Amino acid sequence: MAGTELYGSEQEPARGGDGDAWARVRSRLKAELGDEVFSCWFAGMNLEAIENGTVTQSVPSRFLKSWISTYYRDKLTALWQAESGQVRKIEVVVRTAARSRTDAVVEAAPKLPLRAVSPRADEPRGEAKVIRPASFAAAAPAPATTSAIEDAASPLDSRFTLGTFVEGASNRFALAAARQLAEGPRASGVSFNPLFVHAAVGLGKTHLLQAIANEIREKRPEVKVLYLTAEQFMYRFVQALQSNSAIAFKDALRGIDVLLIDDVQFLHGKQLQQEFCHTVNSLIDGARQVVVAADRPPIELETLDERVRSRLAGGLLVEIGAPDAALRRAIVERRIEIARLQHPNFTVPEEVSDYIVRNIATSGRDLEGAVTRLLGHNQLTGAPISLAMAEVTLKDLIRGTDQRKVKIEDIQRVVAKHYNVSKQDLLSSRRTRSIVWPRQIAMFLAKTLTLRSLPEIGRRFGGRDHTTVLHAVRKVEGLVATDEALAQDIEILRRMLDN
Ligand SMILES: Nc1ncnc2c1ncn2[C@@H]1O[C@H](COP(=O)(O)OP(=O)(O)OP(=O)(O)O)[C@@H](O)[C@H]1O
Repeated sequence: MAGTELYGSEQEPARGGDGDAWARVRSRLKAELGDEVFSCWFAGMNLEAIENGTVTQSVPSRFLKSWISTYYRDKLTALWQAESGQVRKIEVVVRTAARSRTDAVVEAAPKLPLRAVSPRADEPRGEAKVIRPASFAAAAPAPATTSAIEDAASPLDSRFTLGTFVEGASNRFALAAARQLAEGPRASGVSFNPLFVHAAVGLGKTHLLQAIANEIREKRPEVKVLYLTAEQFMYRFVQALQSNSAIAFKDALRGIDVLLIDDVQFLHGKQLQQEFCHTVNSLIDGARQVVVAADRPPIELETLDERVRSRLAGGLLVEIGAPDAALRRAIVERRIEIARLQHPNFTVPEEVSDYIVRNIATSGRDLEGAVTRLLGHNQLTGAPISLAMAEVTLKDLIRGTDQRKVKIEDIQRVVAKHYNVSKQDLLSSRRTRSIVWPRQIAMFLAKTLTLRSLPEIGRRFGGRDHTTVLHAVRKVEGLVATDEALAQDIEILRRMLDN
């Protein structure tokens, strides 16, 4: 048990020693949880290493890490401890960041409290959302009637309304579609179905979806509307399977008039995707409305089954883009107004608002978070808001935003120089290795350091197809995890782009 073996991919057979132990833990997990639950959460889990009493296991997404850590850590720890008394803790890491120091350590320790409400604007940035409504805490399976499903829906944040959503050029189309849906089908019937809203983090997808639900509840209470995150959809489904109430659950879901599913990029598991697809199909066939949100367009939802992707792509696709300066200013001003309702003395000089608008360019969440921080600082210290104070208080928010301002042209220039090729080579159709490799690295950096989509990156690299970019990203991502020299090279390039 003392040795360290690495199992880079799920397909690799477990070999002796640690591999055998993992194979036994896997089969016990499967026996205890059942095939469906096991394949939903654990099929993609690999053993990375066993060292000094710590078992390191990797999963392909932050959502899975979070989910397994929350719901299955005790079971996993107990099964490993049954294999060897030397095991003290289980570390779950995300595969692409397998060596990240910030990854959670799952110890045989008391559980952390779970959030019972939606995350707020001022919560830490970039964390995968794990919302667990209070009703999910009960061990007893919920009866799968329509009203039980509605009761178990994600709590809606009453601040998220169409009225509080600030309109700008980048979200006008999405807001118009949301308004029309909230008003109800026109005489001509449902006009676009499903509505698929996609945007980078913090640009208002959840706000818009919940606003549709809030508006319908208020104006048309007879309409059955259900808002669920993809993770809650999965959780409810697995719960229904475990309590043999899957059929009733499906029937109840299909009785919903407007189904809103958020963060669909987190939908995992073959059967769950099939069920999701059936649900979407039957709702649409029955002229019920489906609204889906994700952090990327359907074509880029690589973990989703092809059928699900094409179903989602078959309706109206709306992107919320990065906010322009006018929209950023309007969001900041609205947030200040809201803060002043409770703290009438809260005053933000114009030069500070300008500073926020100029420097936080990509996310509504960050803009709101900036105002919240200034307010907190002001209330705690009593110091008036000044530019110098804002520069210090908002330093990390602004640094984080800077990273996202990297341009594709800069990446191409820096990579070309580093690998001693020309920028034209990177954009050309030449396929010699000395050019293909830097091109793939540049595509990887473009995907990880900018908010550009795969098709757009493809276009910017000499009109290549998005699958070529995807291949490059996956290849470099896979190698970075195992090749230290390459990881260092990438880090150097990142730092050069940071300056
Ligand atoms: N146009 C806007 N008007 C008002 N508030 C906005 C707007 N865009 C974003 N926000 C605010 O920014 C915060 C983050 O928005 P939201 O949670 O909806 O983003 P998201 O796109 O769902 O992000 P994620 O991908 O992280 O889930 C919320 O508090 C939301 O109210």
